[in-house]
Amino acid sequence: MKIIHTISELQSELSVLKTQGKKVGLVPTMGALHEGHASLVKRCVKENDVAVVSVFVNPTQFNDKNDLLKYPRTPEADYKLLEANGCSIVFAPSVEEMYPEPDTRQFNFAPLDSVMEGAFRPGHFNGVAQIVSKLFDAVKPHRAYFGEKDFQQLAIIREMVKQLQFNIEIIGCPIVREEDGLALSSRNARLSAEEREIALKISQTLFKSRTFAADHSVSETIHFVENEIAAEKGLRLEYFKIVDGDTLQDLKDWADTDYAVGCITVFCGEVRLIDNIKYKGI
Ligand SMILES: Nc1ncnc2c1ncn2[C@@H]1O[C@H](COP(=O)(O)OP(=O)(O)OP(=O)(O)O)[C@@H](O)[C@H]1O
Ligand SMILES: CC(C)(CO)[C@@H](O)C(=O)[O-]
Ligand code: BAL
Repeated sequence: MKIIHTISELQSELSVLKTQGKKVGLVPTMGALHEGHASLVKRCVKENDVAVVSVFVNPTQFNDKNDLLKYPRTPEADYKLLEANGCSIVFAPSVEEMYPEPDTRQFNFAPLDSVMEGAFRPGHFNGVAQIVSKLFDAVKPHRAYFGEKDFQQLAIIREMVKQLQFNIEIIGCPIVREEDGLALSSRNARLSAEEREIALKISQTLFKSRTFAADHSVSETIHFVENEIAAEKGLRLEYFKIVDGDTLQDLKDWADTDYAVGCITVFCGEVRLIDNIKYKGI
């Protein structure tokens, strides 16, 4: 496994492999890697000749300075996990390498980016699009892998690929959970033991809501989730929405779509956690 820090070195390495006809897959990450990331890497390794994993905490997608400062960074452990999972190239650039000058590009993904994470983290998806488009330009992969845990991000990346006409297949990968159900997240590392217990209520509520939804309306299901989360003192709900999985717009009636997804963001202490569940569709 090679660890590369500059775009020029990355491109000279990849151009040799591409002229040999090798298919290149990319997994963009912000490091502090866990089994959720590993599932993306494994799939990338299986489906491509060369698996590139980027590890870069992208400052332009953080609207909260504290969140950026406290974002976990574990490069040595990350490299071990990547090597063990068959990654060929780690791309770990500096901020200066990715942003030699400020990126002033403004994307418009409306209406996908005006709801949920887009509404609560202003500028977040613009920053994600800036870095992911730079990574796509640098690597020019045949395929790129993203987790469904960041459900809205996946929809926005697909839209970005259309708008910027990237010839890249975007592959969404299912959420990997702890045995007890908590969605794996780098931010889980910031939870105290007590908060970790409390955080479990998030996924448990989503699972229960799927049973509840079978014989209740969309709005009743939303209230069910809101009440369950409110009942847990250590949690503060930022939002819970049931949306059409393609348009991300609020769903009024289950019959209005074949693809219904519930997306939640909850603060557990100071740590902001996201999760989602599919009520209808694959
Ligand atoms: N539990 C998971 N299951 C599947 N994919 C995941 C999971 N957690 C993260 N990913 C995916 O890994 C990629 C990199 O995510 P990122 O590095 O932000 O990690 P993260 O755990 O989502 O961190 P955080 O949510 O704390 O920012 C994204 O495409 C993300 O959706
Ligand atoms: C896609 C990504 C690596 C861009 O920084 C980030 O948003 C993430 O980890 O999901
Ligand atoms: N996993 C999404 C990256 C972020 O929270 O900024």
